[in-house]
Amino acid sequence: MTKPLLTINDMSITFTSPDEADIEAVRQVDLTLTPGKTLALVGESGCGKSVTARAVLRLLDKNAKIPTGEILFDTGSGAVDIAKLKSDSLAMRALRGAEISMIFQEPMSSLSPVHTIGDQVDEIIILHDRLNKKQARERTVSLLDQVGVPGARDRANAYPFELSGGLRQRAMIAMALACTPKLLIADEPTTALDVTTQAQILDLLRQLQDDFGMAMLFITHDLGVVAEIADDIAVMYLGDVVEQGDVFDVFRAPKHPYTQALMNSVPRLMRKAERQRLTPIKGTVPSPKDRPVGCAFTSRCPHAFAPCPTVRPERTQIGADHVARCHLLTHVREEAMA
Ligand SMILES: Nc1ncnc2c1ncn2[C@@H]1O[C@H](COP(=O)(O)OP(=O)(O)OP(=O)(O)O)[C@@H](O)[C@H]1O
Repeated sequence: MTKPLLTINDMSITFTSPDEADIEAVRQVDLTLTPGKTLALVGESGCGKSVTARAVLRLLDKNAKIPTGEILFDTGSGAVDIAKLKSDSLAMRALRGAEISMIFQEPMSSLSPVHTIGDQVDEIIILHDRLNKKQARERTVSLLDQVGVPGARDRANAYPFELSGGLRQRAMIAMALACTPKLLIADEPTTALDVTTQAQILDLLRQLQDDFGMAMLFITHDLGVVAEIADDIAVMYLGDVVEQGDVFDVFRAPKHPYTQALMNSVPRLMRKAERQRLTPIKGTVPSPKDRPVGCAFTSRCPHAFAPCPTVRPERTQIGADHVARCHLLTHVREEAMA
């Protein structure tokens, strides 16, 4: 079995506020990512996807704490527990950018508007590889070319505002890959793009993953994108990972009512002839302040029964590479055993 690159064990994330009780935005999450593979984090808005990803880079807001758990990252010469590193420590800064980088939905949040894209990529290469400006520019041009920026040598002199959304996204990907990270975190990188550009960027990421062998933690609320890009999926609801496993296994036989509801709320081309009816998930995600002690999905679950609001379901193994937290799984098992 391949050694994991990233292992998150029992990680919780809380936010403090001066006049309210702490908010537990992420609750005892376990995730594993192996080199060369893509793990998609999915779920509705506010379920904790971005906060989980930002914890890996220690880019959480100042009022955030990681009170329990570990985030083990394999540096090649041993594992480092990122949860124990200070955000501005030398060790964390060495990991950020060099071993782990991130791309965002909105490239302007990581590209400087007052520097050309070439200068911005050069700067990372110079810092990381100690090349001179001329050598760095050669690498920048080849990187921009590799991520599909046409006329890369000339375009390197462009400012971000002079590029289309798709080209800005490609420039940001070039920046993120400038020091060949082992882990790329992608936070909804295609959500703001039209479908054709979205498909091109997904293709590009897959191809770069083959070329560079990096692992990807891919955040999206789009199950179509998951099917395109991911090997594994973790479904989050209100800070809990309710189901996770191999994408094929989870898509073929989703076990958690939330995963089932997510899948029933997206159109499928195959069902068109049957005049499919989409079933939106009733209600909205409650605030983490109102999360029940038991299963997070209780208030919206069509199958909720006695233990759900008060007892947190255990992680139940369904297949070799498929787990879910739902009382229905253990309930059925107990009945079957009786
Ligand atoms: N600085 C903060 N202070 C208090 N609560 C916060 C803070 N940052 C995030 N949260 C809360 O943490 C929870 C998880 O947010 P997060 O951004 O991770 O959700 P998400 O699943 O990525 O949603 P989206 O798809 O909309 O980006 C939300 O309830 C959010 O309000």
